[in-house]
Amino acid sequence: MSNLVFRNVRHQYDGENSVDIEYLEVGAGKLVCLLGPSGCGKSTTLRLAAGLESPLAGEISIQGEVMANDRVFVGPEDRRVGLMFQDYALFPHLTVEDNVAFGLSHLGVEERRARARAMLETVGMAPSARKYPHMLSGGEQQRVALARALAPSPRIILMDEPFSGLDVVLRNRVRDETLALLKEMGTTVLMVTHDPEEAMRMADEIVLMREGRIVQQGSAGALYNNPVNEFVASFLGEVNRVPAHRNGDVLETELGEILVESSLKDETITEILVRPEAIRFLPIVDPRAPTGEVVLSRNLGAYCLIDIVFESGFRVTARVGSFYQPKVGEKRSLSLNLSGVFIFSGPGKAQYVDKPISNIN
Ligand SMILES: Nc1ncnc2c1ncn2[C@@H]1O[C@H](COP(=O)(O)OP(=O)(O)OP(=O)(O)O)[C@@H](O)[C@H]1O
Repeated sequence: MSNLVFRNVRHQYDGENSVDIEYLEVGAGKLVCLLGPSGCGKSTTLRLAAGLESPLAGEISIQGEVMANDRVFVGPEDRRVGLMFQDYALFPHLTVEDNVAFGLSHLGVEERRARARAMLETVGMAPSARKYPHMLSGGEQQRVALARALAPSPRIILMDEPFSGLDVVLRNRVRDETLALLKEMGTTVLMVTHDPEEAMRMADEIVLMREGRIVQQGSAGALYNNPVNEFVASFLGEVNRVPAHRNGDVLETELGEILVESSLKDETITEILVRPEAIRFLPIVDPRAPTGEVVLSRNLGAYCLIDIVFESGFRVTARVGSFYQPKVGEKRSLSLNLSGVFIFSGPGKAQYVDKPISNIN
């Protein structure tokens, strides 16, 4: 069952489209991340779902009930959605327990207290029920904010960059704990982030936006390994841009010749995109394979980033396991793992055509 659905939703600020979404669906119990560069319309989409903005056109529904269209508008307080926004700080003058009980005014005093206690228990903050927010760490405050959002049993939780105020170490831990809790409770979540790694870590599905529109929607693997265009490929992870020259069915590049599907024949291709981890080092220097010199070698613990320069001066970055680290000055021959090679063609290279079908070297 779908918890949240947008159909042909359009929204404008000052006569400019800020959101223009044909179809967006958040399935029950799913965590969907809205991802994209600054100003692409992520927060506005979330605010539309919350009822903090109203659409110019289209329809928004939650669990099959219309929340907004050209005739209906249900206000935020009646949508039964939980909000957890970056600036949605806890009330400083209320205790932790009273913060969590705040949204439960429909319940009697005892019931409110019991529900707030139960939620604090769930997020592991019951021992701090009598404390005030300033007495808690950032991570603890975040857990209380989560308890507050979950307490009224919302139909969906809407989160806007909920972890951005936390330092890196804390962020990873709080993020993992939050994810485990949301999954355990089967909560439906729509979350905004500008950080692809965060989206990939957390989301069942990622919705990548640009200029108010959805560019691609799918699992982290689908977006990373099968991007529909160059924007998606480079937003989700690093890519090397490698110039290519078309010669019949063969693309000639510094990283070797790649045989492409003959359906690509009429397309103009001037470059290919190569993920750093798609570049492999051969065990020996092979004069038949593309060979360059290692000019930079950085060990980042889990992996190494290696820069290789070819005779022509062309430079690429490879990412390899850190167990074996090539040294600066070494000559190395390379091959490509074609799953990490993308070819786009057409106007502005916007059209994803196909993966290359073989690597001649
Ligand atoms: N209150 C506002 N008044 C006028 N224009 C606005 C307002 N809020 C957002 N916009 C514009 O709407 C577009 C979408 O903004 P939105 O905040 O939804 O993007 P975002 O992807 O969440 O960006 P960020 O990651 O920077 O928060 C942008 O062009 C922005 O300038």
